[in-house]
Amino acid sequence: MADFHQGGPITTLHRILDRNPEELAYEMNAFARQRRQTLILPCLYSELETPAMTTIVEGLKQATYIDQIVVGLDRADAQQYLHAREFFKDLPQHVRILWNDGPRLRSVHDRLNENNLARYEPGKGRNVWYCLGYTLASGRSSVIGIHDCDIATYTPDLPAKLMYPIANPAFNFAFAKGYYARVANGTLKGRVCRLFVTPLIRALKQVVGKTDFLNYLDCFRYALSGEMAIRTDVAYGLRVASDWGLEVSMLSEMYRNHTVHRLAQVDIADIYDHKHREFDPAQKDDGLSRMASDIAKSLFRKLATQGTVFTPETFRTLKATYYRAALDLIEQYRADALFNGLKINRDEEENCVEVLSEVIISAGQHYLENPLESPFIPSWQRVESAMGDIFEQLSAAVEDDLNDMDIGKA
Ligand SMILES: O=C(O)[C@H](O)COP(=O)(O)O
Repeated sequence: MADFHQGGPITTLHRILDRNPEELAYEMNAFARQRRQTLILPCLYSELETPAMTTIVEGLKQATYIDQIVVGLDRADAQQYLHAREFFKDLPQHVRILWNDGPRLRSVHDRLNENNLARYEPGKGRNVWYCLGYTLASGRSSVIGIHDCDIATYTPDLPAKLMYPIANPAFNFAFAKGYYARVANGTLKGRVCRLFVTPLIRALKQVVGKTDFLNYLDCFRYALSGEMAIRTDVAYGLRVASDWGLEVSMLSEMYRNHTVHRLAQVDIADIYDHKHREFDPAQKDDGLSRMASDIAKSLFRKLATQGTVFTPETFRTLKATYYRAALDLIEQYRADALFNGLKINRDEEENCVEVLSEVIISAGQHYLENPLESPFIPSWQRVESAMGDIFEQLSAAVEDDLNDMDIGKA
């Protein structure tokens, strides 16, 4: 059972008691009368073929409080898009699939590109951004939930817990972030969050000072979770990062635009497991190192906008401070793991930290050479001001794909 400690300026919603899922769904249905809910599922076509996705769809069949499900489908050809339509067809909600690689949405993308509004690489960030755009265009809901599609430990009450803080009319939260413990194969996972993000934030506090922003970030129990809920009006003004800095950048954007009293984190699962990326120390530009590098750059850029001056010496000091902080944390994780009957491979953990400490130097150097680089896709508010009919275009592309009976016919 959880404690009820509030560790900082954002509100933490713990699961102090295990709630009856039916009672929770009943409450969510009542909230939906005032605050309708859309759930966004950003996915790759390949994820549709996994047991995790089948479990997610089965769980969502029970989530009748959700009005609309928006699936962002990446890396799908015509046959695969048709299969996706079949795959989701039994869901009771209003379901719309964004076939991001299809000709209609590609042509919307080209038009955005001509206006210099979407020059970004495909990936989860861009997928989520289009899904947010479609949700805004649909005008159907005031609450948006987003969760990953590789969750192997999905339970049907996960979306209810995730969206509760935004859906409940008694609350005034603008944004809520999901948290949990990532555990698999009898050990602690969540390697980038545990071994990179947490010690890096603590090291930054030592090197650049305990700023309010760093204190705020340090409050999040799982800063990298892909599970979050947001008010639709807040999503309209949100810039979304197109790289792996997506989750951390989202927290930075919330901090910039909203008072911390309107931000929450919520316990959404006992344990959480998902698809794991390989950690290959030789692959500096891929996998977990790439993820860590994008996150580090996003933090450096954010701190620079708050007045921090970075030099090569700052990054060298930061690397040393990070390394010490990470080793101390490994000791704490080890104690916690053993207490819970889990094992922990100290060699792997320290090896990971050694490689990630190099990432601080390379990401720092990259930042110094490209201080104005930005992975942010503009907010839909800005896009709409530049292209007044963008929401009509987006909706038409999605509806026409759905009604097109000739897709896939040669
Ligand atoms: O959240 C993280 O730290 C990364 O997504 C890696 O997660 P994993 O160690 O559970 O694969």
